[in-house]
Amino acid sequence: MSVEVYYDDDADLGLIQAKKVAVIGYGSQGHAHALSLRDSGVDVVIGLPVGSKSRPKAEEQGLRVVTPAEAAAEADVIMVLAPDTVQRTLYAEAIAPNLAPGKALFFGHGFNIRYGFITPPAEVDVAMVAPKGPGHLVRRQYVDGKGVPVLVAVEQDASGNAFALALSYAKGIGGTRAGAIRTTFTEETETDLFGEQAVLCGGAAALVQTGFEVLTEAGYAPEVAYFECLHELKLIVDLMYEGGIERMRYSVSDTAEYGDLSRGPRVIDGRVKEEMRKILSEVQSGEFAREWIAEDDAGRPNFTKWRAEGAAHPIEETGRKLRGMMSWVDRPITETA
Ligand SMILES: NC(=O)C1=CN([C@@H]2O[C@H](COP(=O)(O)OP(=O)(O)OC[C@H]3O[C@@H](n4cnc5c(N)ncnc54)[C@H](OP(=O)(O)O)[C@@H]3O)[C@@H](O)[C@H]2O)C=CC1
Ligand SMILES: CC[C@](O)(C(C)=O)C(=O)O
Ligand SMILES: [Mg+2]
Ligand SMILES: [Mg+2]
Repeated sequence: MSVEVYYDDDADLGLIQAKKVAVIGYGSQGHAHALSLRDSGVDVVIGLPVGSKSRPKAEEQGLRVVTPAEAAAEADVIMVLAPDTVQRTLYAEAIAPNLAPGKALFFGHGFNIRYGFITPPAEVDVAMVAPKGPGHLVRRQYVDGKGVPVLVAVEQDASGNAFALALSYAKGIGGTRAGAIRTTFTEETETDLFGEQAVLCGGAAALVQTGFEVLTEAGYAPEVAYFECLHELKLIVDLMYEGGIERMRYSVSDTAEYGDLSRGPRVIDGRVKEEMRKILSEVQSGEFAREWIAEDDAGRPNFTKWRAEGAAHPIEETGRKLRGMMSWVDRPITETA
């Protein structure tokens, strides 16, 4: 099935420049969208609760900050970039009372619409501009004159112009420099959750930790295991990013390539693929979404425990020491003004 991909020439920046945009939340995605929209000539206001720790950052970077309700009231386009778990309450308390015909409600991820935690009124546009990358890199790429690809979707087109407006927003954050794919809230939500669980975050982190454990438990130096299983992974993935798996295989030795071809499928075998299918079905059925919302409502007991266990894994201490000797690697995450 072919998709439509849109680039800068397909998008009219003037559409979003003619609107006032409220960015609700100023975290990983919020700061990136807000600063890049501002740099693209868009009138932006930030919505954050009184006492939010993000307020000083946004203000220091020259942005006007009001409460989420005030931002929603004054804006034409309301982009919801608070955590997925708070969005339903935020929507009910601060956004819904301030929606009116002609306004547009935007999301950076389809979770709350896809699983029915938010149901906007029919008279507003509902669209999504979802970058396919971490917010800090969305901003870094924009500043460097590049861009992170985005998925754009329209759930409700009350104005008849929702897609063009969303594409214009995507241009404002650099997304159409790399390519904007038109999709649906369902496709974005399900592929995004699957990708982060099975491959990008869950799969990759577990692969790295397990490789490190196997080497160190066999008596090899943790520093050697760290370079082998984590540090070099970035360099290998860089080659895949630049030219596909094919280019990575071109650059590595024939010995590595033979090991890759003959042993890789033993690591990621039929059982792993079956588990990935199960993970996908939990995403599709809404089981994962219900579990995550219940976990958050209960105060995140498992999340907190697992996060602490991950932070205490020996690979982290080894990595901190080694990265300390490579100033170009240990680049702090900053909200690039
Ligand atoms: N992280 C990423 O790169 C990506 C995220 N997304 C999506 O973007 C959205 C935002 O995620 P992310 O950027 O990771 O979020 P973060 O956790 O990085 O930031 C959340 C922001 O929302 C603020 N906030 C918390 N509660 C409220 C509230 N009640 N009202 C208004 N603001 C609030 C936080 O303030 P405080 O500092 O006070 O906590 C913080 O500024 C999600 O839908 C996510 O799925 C999509 C693509 C990638
Ligand atoms: C891969 C994780 C992500 O989906 C992202 C950065 O795209 C997220 O939700 O943060
Ligand atoms: Mg994602
Ligand atoms: Mg995600």
